[in-house]
Amino acid sequence: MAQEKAPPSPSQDLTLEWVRDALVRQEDSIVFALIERARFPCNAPAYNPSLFPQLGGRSLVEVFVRGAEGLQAKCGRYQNPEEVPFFPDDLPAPLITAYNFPQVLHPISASVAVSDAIWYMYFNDLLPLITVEGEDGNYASTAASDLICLQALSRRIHFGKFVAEVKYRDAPLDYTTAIHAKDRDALMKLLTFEAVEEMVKRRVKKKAMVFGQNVTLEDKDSDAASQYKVDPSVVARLYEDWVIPFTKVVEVDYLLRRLD
Ligand SMILES: C=C(O[C@@H]1C=C(C(=O)O)C=C[C@H]1O)C(=O)O
Repeated sequence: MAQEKAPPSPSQDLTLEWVRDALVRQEDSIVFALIERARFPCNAPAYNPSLFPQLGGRSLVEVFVRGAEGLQAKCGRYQNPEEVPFFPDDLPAPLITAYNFPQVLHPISASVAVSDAIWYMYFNDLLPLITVEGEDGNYASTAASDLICLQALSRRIHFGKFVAEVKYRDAPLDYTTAIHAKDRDALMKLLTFEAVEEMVKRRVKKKAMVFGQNVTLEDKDSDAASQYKVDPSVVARLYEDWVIPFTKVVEVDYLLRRLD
């Protein structure tokens, strides 16, 4: 039986191709996560920090994400440099010995994060575009779906650190000049591949069409089958307006400190 082969380890094989393959694979996770979240209506009470006084001024979703991150930190999630928590302060120490993850990034990578911008964008810009108004009381399931979306988006965007590292290694002289000059615009220009970005946007739109179609046993396309679970143009916009720009900010922030 054909199976996906195990991904190469980045320490042996940190190439632009490896990084791009990883980003393509992560698109699947993001599209599936959005489809799952879109099953529920907006469920605004889960996001209101003053609705449940027993939560001490935090929204239900914030309590959920903080609690989940605490548990996952104990189980070692954040020992992997690909994982960045939304609430890094006060996370408990891992209960297990660290797996020997390849350390391919510069140590300053730990200080590069755009989690606040992802959090804000997800709740204020994206959710209204993928959910219908209203509530059905499934606040915990909704928060669990939000967590999966947020983690998938965060992993993809912070993968910009690996993108930046590989691009730096491919052309250290060009990058070194711009880094010493602290020239954000020059770095942005060096790392941008517009043709790749166009392909990414077209591919995620297509994935939203393929993964999010209603599957029926009828031969002919019914109306139901032509409706998508998440609007493919919203997924393309998510990448165009937020995912790709945030990834590039991570790349620039990482590069600016790459020679510290
Ligand atoms: C990720 C890359 O770097 C940049 C960011 C991209 C993205 O976030 O998808 C795409 C192309 C580049 O402009 C890449 O070159 O593959």
